[in-house]
Amino acid sequence: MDSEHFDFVVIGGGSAGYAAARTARETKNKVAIIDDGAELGGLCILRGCMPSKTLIYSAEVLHLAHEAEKFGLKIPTATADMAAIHQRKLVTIEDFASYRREQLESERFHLIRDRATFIAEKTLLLAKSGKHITADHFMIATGSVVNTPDVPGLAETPHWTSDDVLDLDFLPESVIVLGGGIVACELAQFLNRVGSKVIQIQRSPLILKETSPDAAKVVEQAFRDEEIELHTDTQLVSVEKDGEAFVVHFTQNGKAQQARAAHLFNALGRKPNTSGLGLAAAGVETRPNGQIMVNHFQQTSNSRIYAAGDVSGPFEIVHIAIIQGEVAAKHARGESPDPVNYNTRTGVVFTDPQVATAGISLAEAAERGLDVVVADYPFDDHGKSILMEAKYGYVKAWADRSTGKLIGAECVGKDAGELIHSMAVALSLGATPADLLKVHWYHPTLSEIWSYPLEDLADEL
Ligand SMILES: Cc1cc2nc3c(=O)[nH]c(=O)nc-3n(C[C@H](O)[C@H](O)[C@H](O)COP(=O)(O)OP(=O)(O)OC[C@H]3O[C@@H](n4cnc5c(N)ncnc54)[C@H](O)[C@@H]3O)c2cc1C
Ligand SMILES: NC(=O)c1ccc[n+]([C@@H]2O[C@H](COP(=O)([O-])OP(=O)(O)OC[C@H]3O[C@@H](n4cnc5c(N)ncnc54)[C@H](O)[C@@H]3O)[C@@H](O)[C@H]2O)c1
Repeated sequence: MDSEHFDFVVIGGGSAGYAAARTARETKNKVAIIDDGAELGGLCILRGCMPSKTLIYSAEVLHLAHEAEKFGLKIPTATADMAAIHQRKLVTIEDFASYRREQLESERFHLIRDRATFIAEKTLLLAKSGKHITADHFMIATGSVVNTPDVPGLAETPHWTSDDVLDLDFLPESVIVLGGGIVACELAQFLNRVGSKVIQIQRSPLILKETSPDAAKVVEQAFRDEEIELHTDTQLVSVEKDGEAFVVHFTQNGKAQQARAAHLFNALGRKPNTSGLGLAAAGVETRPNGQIMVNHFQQTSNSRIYAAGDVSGPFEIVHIAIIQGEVAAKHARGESPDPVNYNTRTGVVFTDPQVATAGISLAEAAERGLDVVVADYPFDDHGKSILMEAKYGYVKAWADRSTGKLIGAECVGKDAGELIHSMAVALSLGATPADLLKVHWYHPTLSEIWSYPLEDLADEL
């Protein structure tokens, strides 16, 4: 049997896998990346962060054009040219993907385009070549796949996933969006803004259930103001095709309801991509939710095998996947790296208004029994946001009373994803609100809004 040994083998050349391979290669000579995707590049570049944000930005420009009168402008017709938007996305993504392909195909790595399955604790079998691969250390970074929950009729009814929505080159007349998570909300608003009639159906009482209720309520208000037909607190009953139309049956407040549209978009979540990896043969255990179980160095229950990114969680966020990959590879190099510090994490939902968070949430602080001081300030009372007609939302920050340090912040509003970074830097460096008041907050900027809750926190502390 043909067999080859490597110092470090990565399965999956996405963000986590590439970060691990690059870091391992700094000291190891023989590093292999095995990837069986039809295209190289990983989810973020090909079908995740980058295409979605390219499209969402086009839709935001169009939205501003539609709001022109508010700014004293006359833009009588502004419409989406979906073929052109699609072409812009293709060109932009190809630029990112070709750069990543070059990195993966460089002579620094052994790139193997094949499907890998563990057949023993230290051995992989490659499906196409039939070759055996052994290594000192392995990294599983196979990402996630779309989840199709057990809703009667859904699996049998051909429907769109985010992959399809991100590749649209025509304007869908109407779309039912199932779900109220990040993918559902970001792309529901995109579809609505380019001109589709959007009906969004969410199970829990508020959309974006991972964010705070205050934040979710602001985004819901914006969605309703933009005439997205949003149904919350529902139970999906079944999905069917009636001629050319999709029909979704659901209940709301105990009453039977139905939605009908030309297209159906399943945005009901993703699940770890572990199928066919032979985890049992490798002695790699998973959690009840399917994520690979790892310790703080990303080691699985088989200490020679690491896992990082969406396949292990706990967050499906690309910069976290990258940091996890780096931690794992440094540990495999024999170092003792700082584990990922989830207490200083950031998160951004690219709706408009955006929802951005840094540090631990107020709910987590309460679970940990921390005594927190909280202050907030609304954008509809702030000079720069008023002149920009960007009045949705607020900034909020909280500090631990016992240490006086900032431990979390939330921003809901225009460009919140940019604005949150000043708080992310501050809490990563262990700053107090009084430290932050030494900053020259420039006037008039959106950022200077942080100085108001910071003053309240400093007074209270
Ligand atoms: C629509 C959408 C928008 C998103 N937007 C954002 C955003 O704005 N910001 C953000 O932080 N995150 C975003 N995410 C999440 C982010 O894209 C992921 O968290 C991140 O890309 C995961 O990286 P990964 O390395 O774990 O997996 P991936 O990038 O998916 O890499 C997995 C790789 O493994 C390969 N593979 C799979 N199985 C095998 C096998 N058996 N053998 C060999 N190779 C295999 C695949 O071909 C792939 O290349 C978004 C996700 C989606 C779906
Ligand atoms: N901006 C970003 O950083 C960004 C953007 C997109 C995706 N992501 C990542 O991708 C991950 C996946 O996002 P997602 O939106 O696909 O998943 P999600 O888990 O966030 O949302 C899934 C939605 O489907 C609903 N749902 C699930 N099963 C259901 C059922 N049986 N019946 C009714 N409703 C059901 C949930 O209530 C939820 O609203 C997220 O965790 C996120 O971290 C990040």
